[in-house]
Amino acid sequence: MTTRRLYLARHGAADAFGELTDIGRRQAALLGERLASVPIDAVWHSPLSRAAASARELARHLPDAPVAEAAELVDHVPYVPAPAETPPSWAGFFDGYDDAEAESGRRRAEALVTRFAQAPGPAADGARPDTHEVLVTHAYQIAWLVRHALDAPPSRWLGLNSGNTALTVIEYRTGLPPAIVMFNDMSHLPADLRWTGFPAGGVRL
Ligand SMILES: O=C(O)[C@@H](CO)OP(=O)(O)O
Repeated sequence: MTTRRLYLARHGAADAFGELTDIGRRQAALLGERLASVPIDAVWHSPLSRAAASARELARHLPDAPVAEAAELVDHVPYVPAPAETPPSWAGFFDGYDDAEAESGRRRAEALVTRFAQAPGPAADGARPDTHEVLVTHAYQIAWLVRHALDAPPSRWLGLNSGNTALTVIEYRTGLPPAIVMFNDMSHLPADLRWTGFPAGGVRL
């Protein structure tokens, strides 16, 4: 059965202006080294510069993989929860989100799923090899794709965070639910480069 395998990574650590830092560059290079053993078909990245720069850095280790921007990977809030489904600690975050913004985020999230979170289709089974795509994107987009893979309620993207350049792998096969092979894996990073992108005071393992 042909598998479409997505390797999702949040961009490397960024500064207050959203630009990739030296730490972020090192993280991206280490992710590239890790992925060098995989026959990657393509590296897709968000249009935002921290993601584009991370993709270029990691792709130095994947010389055969084309690198291209995908608008669907841009950072956005994929779903604005109703007040009853909003955890109190998030309530302030959604203050001021109007209906138009919420609708625009919903449409972007749908486009993300339509483009990437799909099995190869029955015609591909046996006829085409497995595909391997790297998606360099943002925390909320990884959360949304994991939520989608689990068929969890839309509000459950909340609370799924990813470290910078941590790896999440999801497999898509025709006739099967998506399989989350790993989530937020940082084993390619030394201890001092892990957990960036998480709030201070949280888990550090
Ligand atoms: O701001 C954030 O927390 C996330 C949201 O997706 O963005 P980024 O991954 O670009 O840091």
